[in-house]
Amino acid sequence: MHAISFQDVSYEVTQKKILSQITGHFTKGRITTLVGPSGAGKTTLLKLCNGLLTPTTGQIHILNRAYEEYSPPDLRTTVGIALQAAPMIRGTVYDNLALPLTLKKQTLPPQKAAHYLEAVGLSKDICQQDARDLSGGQRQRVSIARTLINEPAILLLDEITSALDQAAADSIEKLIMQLNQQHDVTVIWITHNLEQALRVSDEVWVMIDGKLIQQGTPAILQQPTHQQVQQFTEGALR
Ligand SMILES: Nc1ncnc2c1ncn2[C@@H]1O[C@H](COP(=O)(O)OP(=O)(O)OP(=O)(O)O)[C@@H](O)[C@H]1O
Repeated sequence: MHAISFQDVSYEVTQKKILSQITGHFTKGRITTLVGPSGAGKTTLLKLCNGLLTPTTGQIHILNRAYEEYSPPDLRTTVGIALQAAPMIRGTVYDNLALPLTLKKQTLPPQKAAHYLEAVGLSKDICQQDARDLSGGQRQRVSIARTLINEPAILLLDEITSALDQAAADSIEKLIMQLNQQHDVTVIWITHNLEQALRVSDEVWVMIDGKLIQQGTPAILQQPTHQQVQQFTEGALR
Protein backbone atom coordinates (compact mmCIF):
# COMPACT_ATOMS: atom_id res chain seq x y z
CA MET A 1 0.00 0.00 0.00
CA HIS A 2 1.14 3.53 -0.71
CA ALA A 3 1.40 5.90 2.24
CA ILE A 4 1.57 8.85 -0.13
CA SER A 5 1.37 8.90 -3.91
CA PHE A 6 2.03 11.71 -6.34
CA GLN A 7 0.50 11.78 -9.80
CA ASP A 8 1.87 14.42 -12.18
CA VAL A 9 2.39 16.90 -9.36
CA SER A 10 3.88 20.29 -10.19
CA TYR A 11 4.45 23.27 -7.97
CA GLU A 12 5.08 26.78 -9.22
CA VAL A 13 5.73 30.09 -7.50
CA THR A 14 5.18 33.20 -9.60
CA GLN A 15 5.48 31.13 -12.75
CA LYS A 16 8.77 29.58 -11.62
CA LYS A 17 8.56 25.78 -11.74
CA ILE A 18 9.92 24.42 -8.48
CA LEU A 19 8.63 20.86 -8.97
CA SER A 20 7.87 19.35 -12.39
CA GLN A 21 5.43 16.51 -12.93
CA ILE A 22 6.37 14.33 -10.01
CA THR A 23 4.89 10.82 -10.23
CA GLY A 24 5.89 8.30 -7.59
CA HIS A 25 4.96 6.85 -4.24
CA PHE A 26 6.16 6.36 -0.69
CA THR A 27 5.53 2.81 0.53
CA LYS A 28 3.59 2.36 3.77
CA GLY A 29 5.69 1.18 6.72
CA ARG A 30 9.01 1.90 4.99
CA ILE A 31 11.73 4.50 5.40
CA THR A 32 12.27 6.44 2.17
CA THR A 33 15.02 9.01 1.97
CA LEU A 34 14.86 12.00 -0.36
CA VAL A 35 18.28 12.91 -1.70
CA GLY A 36 19.56 15.33 -4.31
CA PRO A 37 21.54 18.53 -4.70
CA SER A 38 20.66 21.72 -2.86
CA GLY A 39 17.70 23.46 -4.47
CA ALA A 40 16.34 20.25 -6.04
CA GLY A 41 12.93 20.79 -4.45
CA LYS A 42 13.09 18.25 -1.61
CA THR A 43 11.75 20.54 1.13
CA THR A 44 9.03 21.81 -1.20
CA LEU A 45 7.97 18.22 -1.88
CA LEU A 46 7.90 17.43 1.84
CA LYS A 47 5.73 20.48 2.51
CA LEU A 48 3.24 19.28 -0.12
CA CYS A 49 2.91 16.03 1.83
CA ASN A 50 1.31 17.66 4.87
CA GLY A 51 -0.50 20.62 3.41
CA LEU A 52 2.02 23.33 4.26
CA LEU A 53 1.95 23.93 0.47
CA THR A 54 -0.68 23.01 -2.12
CA PRO A 55 0.26 21.62 -5.56
CA THR A 56 -0.28 23.85 -8.58
CA THR A 57 -1.37 20.83 -10.64
CA GLY A 58 -1.59 17.06 -10.15
CA GLN A 59 -2.98 14.70 -7.53
CA ILE A 60 -1.71 13.62 -4.16
CA HIS A 61 -3.23 10.65 -2.30
CA ILE A 62 -2.52 10.03 1.36
CA LEU A 63 -3.32 6.55 2.67
CA ASN A 64 -5.47 6.04 -0.43
CA ARG A 65 -7.58 9.15 0.18
CA ALA A 66 -7.34 12.21 -2.04
CA TYR A 67 -5.47 15.03 -0.38
CA GLU A 68 -8.47 17.40 -0.74
CA GLU A 69 -10.61 15.10 1.41
CA TYR A 70 -8.52 15.92 4.48
CA SER A 71 -9.16 18.99 6.59
CA PRO A 72 -5.88 20.83 7.38
CA PRO A 73 -5.90 19.67 11.05
CA ASP A 74 -6.62 16.06 9.95
CA LEU A 75 -3.82 16.17 7.45
CA ARG A 76 -1.35 17.51 10.01
CA THR A 77 -2.41 14.85 12.51
CA THR A 78 -1.92 12.05 9.97
CA VAL A 79 1.33 13.46 8.58
CA GLY A 80 3.75 14.89 11.15
CA ILE A 81 6.85 16.92 10.32
CA ALA A 82 10.12 17.56 12.16
CA LEU A 83 12.59 20.13 10.92
CA GLN A 84 16.35 20.65 11.20
CA ALA A 85 15.99 23.76 13.35
CA ALA A 86 13.65 21.99 15.83
CA PRO A 87 12.01 25.33 16.67
CA MET A 88 10.74 25.61 20.25
CA ILE A 89 8.14 28.00 21.60
CA ARG A 90 9.01 30.04 24.69
CA GLY A 91 8.25 28.01 27.80
CA THR A 92 8.96 24.61 29.25
CA VAL A 93 9.53 21.28 27.55
CA TYR A 94 5.97 20.37 28.61
CA ASP A 95 4.58 23.54 26.92
CA ASN A 96 6.33 22.51 23.73
CA LEU A 97 5.12 18.92 23.86
CA ALA A 98 1.57 20.09 24.53
CA LEU A 99 1.55 22.50 21.58
CA PRO A 100 -0.14 20.18 19.01
CA LEU A 101 -2.99 19.65 21.50
CA THR A 102 -3.10 23.25 22.77
CA LEU A 103 -3.71 24.29 19.15
CA LYS A 104 -6.75 21.97 19.17
CA LYS A 105 -7.85 23.38 22.56
CA GLN A 106 -7.01 20.09 24.26
CA THR A 107 -4.63 19.43 27.14
CA LEU A 108 -1.77 16.98 27.32
CA PRO A 109 -1.97 14.67 30.35
CA PRO A 110 1.39 14.71 32.19
CA GLN A 111 1.65 10.89 31.92
CA LYS A 112 1.38 11.19 28.15
CA ALA A 113 4.14 13.82 28.12
CA ALA A 114 6.31 11.47 30.20
CA HIS A 115 5.53 8.57 27.88
CA TYR A 116 6.63 10.44 24.74
CA LEU A 117 9.76 11.80 26.39
CA GLU A 118 10.71 8.26 27.33
CA ALA A 119 9.89 7.06 23.82
CA VAL A 120 12.56 9.43 22.46
CA GLY A 121 15.07 8.49 25.14
CA LEU A 122 14.64 11.51 27.44
CA SER A 123 13.83 11.56 31.14
CA LYS A 124 10.40 12.77 32.19
CA ASP A 125 12.22 14.91 34.76
CA ILE A 126 12.98 17.51 32.07
CA CYS A 127 9.27 18.35 31.62
CA GLN A 128 9.47 21.56 33.61
CA GLN A 129 12.86 22.60 32.20
CA ASP A 130 13.01 25.75 30.07
CA ALA A 131 13.15 24.59 26.42
CA ARG A 132 15.87 27.19 25.74
CA ASP A 133 18.26 25.28 28.01
CA LEU A 134 18.18 22.05 25.97
CA SER A 135 21.20 20.84 24.00
CA GLY A 136 20.83 20.50 20.22
CA GLY A 137 20.33 16.73 20.49
CA GLN A 138 17.77 17.08 23.29
CA ARG A 139 15.92 19.76 21.35
CA GLN A 140 15.68 17.52 18.30
CA ARG A 141 14.35 14.68 20.48
CA VAL A 142 11.74 16.98 22.04
CA SER A 143 10.79 18.15 18.55
CA ILE A 144 10.31 14.52 17.44
CA ALA A 145 8.35 13.72 20.63
CA ARG A 146 6.12 16.74 19.94
CA THR A 147 5.46 15.42 16.43
CA LEU A 148 4.62 11.99 17.87
CA ILE A 149 1.98 13.40 20.26
CA ASN A 150 -0.52 13.32 17.38
CA GLU A 151 0.49 9.71 16.64
CA PRO A 152 1.07 10.40 12.96
CA ALA A 153 0.94 7.45 10.57
CA ILE A 154 3.52 9.24 8.42
CA LEU A 155 6.55 11.14 9.67
CA LEU A 156 8.32 13.72 7.51
CA LEU A 157 11.89 14.58 8.52
CA ASP A 158 13.87 17.46 7.03
CA GLU A 159 17.60 17.21 7.75
CA ILE A 160 16.96 16.42 11.41
CA THR A 161 20.49 15.30 12.20
CA SER A 162 22.59 17.70 10.14
CA ALA A 163 23.15 20.19 12.98
CA LEU A 164 24.07 17.46 15.50
CA ASP A 165 27.37 15.86 16.47
CA GLN A 166 27.94 12.27 15.36
CA ALA A 167 26.86 10.65 18.65
CA ALA A 168 23.60 12.61 18.81
CA ALA A 169 22.95 11.97 15.11
CA ASP A 170 23.54 8.22 15.56
CA SER A 171 21.08 7.98 18.42
CA ILE A 172 18.38 9.97 16.55
CA GLU A 173 18.91 7.63 13.58
CA LYS A 174 18.37 4.60 15.84
CA LEU A 175 15.29 6.22 17.36
CA ILE A 176 13.67 6.79 13.96
CA MET A 177 14.44 3.24 12.85
CA GLN A 178 12.86 1.95 16.08
CA LEU A 179 9.72 4.05 15.57
CA ASN A 180 9.47 2.68 12.08
CA GLN A 181 9.94 -0.94 13.12
CA GLN A 182 7.96 -0.97 16.37
CA HIS A 183 5.09 1.37 15.47
CA ASP A 184 4.97 0.91 11.71
CA VAL A 185 5.39 4.65 11.17
CA THR A 186 6.08 5.48 7.52
CA VAL A 187 9.12 7.76 7.33
CA ILE A 188 10.02 10.20 4.55
CA TRP A 189 13.41 11.62 5.34
CA ILE A 190 15.42 14.34 3.58
CA THR A 191 19.13 13.94 4.12
CA HIS A 192 22.20 15.49 2.55
CA ASN A 193 24.27 12.68 3.95
CA LEU A 194 24.37 9.80 1.49
CA GLU A 195 26.08 7.51 4.03
CA GLN A 196 23.08 8.11 6.28
CA ALA A 197 20.69 7.47 3.38
CA LEU A 198 22.42 4.12 2.76
CA ARG A 199 22.18 3.20 6.48
CA VAL A 200 18.52 3.98 7.02
CA SER A 201 16.70 3.63 3.70
CA ASP A 202 14.40 0.92 2.50
CA GLU A 203 13.79 3.08 -0.56
CA VAL A 204 15.30 6.22 -2.06
CA TRP A 205 13.99 9.09 -4.19
CA VAL A 206 16.65 11.00 -6.10
CA MET A 207 15.55 14.53 -6.97
CA ILE A 208 17.43 16.91 -9.23
CA ASP A 209 16.30 20.27 -10.52
CA GLY A 210 12.64 19.89 -9.48
CA LYS A 211 12.27 16.43 -10.98
CA LEU A 212 12.09 12.92 -9.54
CA ILE A 213 14.98 11.36 -11.43
CA GLN A 214 14.82 7.86 -9.96
CA GLN A 215 13.00 5.92 -7.25
CA GLY A 216 14.23 2.55 -5.98
CA THR A 217 16.20 0.63 -3.37
CA PRO A 218 19.50 2.07 -2.02
CA ALA A 219 21.21 0.12 -4.84
CA ILE A 220 20.35 3.01 -7.17
CA LEU A 221 22.90 5.05 -5.18
CA GLN A 222 25.44 2.26 -4.67
CA GLN A 223 25.52 1.08 -8.27
CA PRO A 224 24.00 3.97 -10.18
CA THR A 225 22.78 3.16 -13.66
CA HIS A 226 21.28 6.59 -14.29
CA GLN A 227 23.84 9.13 -15.51
CA GLN A 228 22.54 12.07 -13.47
CA VAL A 229 22.34 9.93 -10.34
CA GLN A 230 25.91 8.78 -10.91
CA GLN A 231 27.13 12.37 -11.27
CA PHE A 232 25.30 13.34 -8.09
CA THR A 233 26.61 10.41 -6.01
CA GLU A 234 30.19 10.91 -7.24
CA GLY A 235 30.04 14.49 -5.97
CA ALA A 236 28.21 13.70 -2.75
CA LEU A 237 30.15 10.59 -1.69
CA ARG A 238 33.58 12.00 -2.56
N1 LIG B 1 8.44 30.51 -2.05
C1 LIG B 1 9.41 30.42 -2.96
N2 LIG B 1 9.58 31.39 -3.89
C2 LIG B 1 10.52 31.31 -4.82
N3 LIG B 1 11.38 30.29 -4.93
C3 LIG B 1 11.27 29.28 -4.03
C4 LIG B 1 10.28 29.29 -3.02
N4 LIG B 1 10.41 28.15 -2.28
C5 LIG B 1 11.44 27.49 -2.83
N5 LIG B 1 11.96 28.16 -3.88
C6 LIG B 1 13.08 27.73 -4.75
O1 LIG B 1 12.77 26.40 -5.16
C7 LIG B 1 13.94 25.60 -5.26
C8 LIG B 1 13.75 24.34 -4.42
O2 LIG B 1 13.81 24.66 -3.04
P1 LIG B 1 13.77 23.54 -1.89
O3 LIG B 1 14.04 24.22 -0.61
O4 LIG B 1 12.54 22.75 -2.02
O5 LIG B 1 15.02 22.65 -2.32
P2 LIG B 1 15.81 21.56 -1.47
O6 LIG B 1 16.10 20.44 -2.40
O7 LIG B 1 15.07 21.25 -0.24
O8 LIG B 1 17.13 22.35 -1.15
P3 LIG B 1 18.10 22.22 0.14
O9 LIG B 1 18.66 20.84 0.04
O10 LIG B 1 19.10 23.28 -0.10
O11 LIG B 1 17.26 22.44 1.36
C9 LIG B 1 15.08 26.48 -4.82
O12 LIG B 1 15.69 27.02 -5.97
C10 LIG B 1 14.40 27.59 -4.02
O13 LIG B 1 15.14 28.77 -4.07
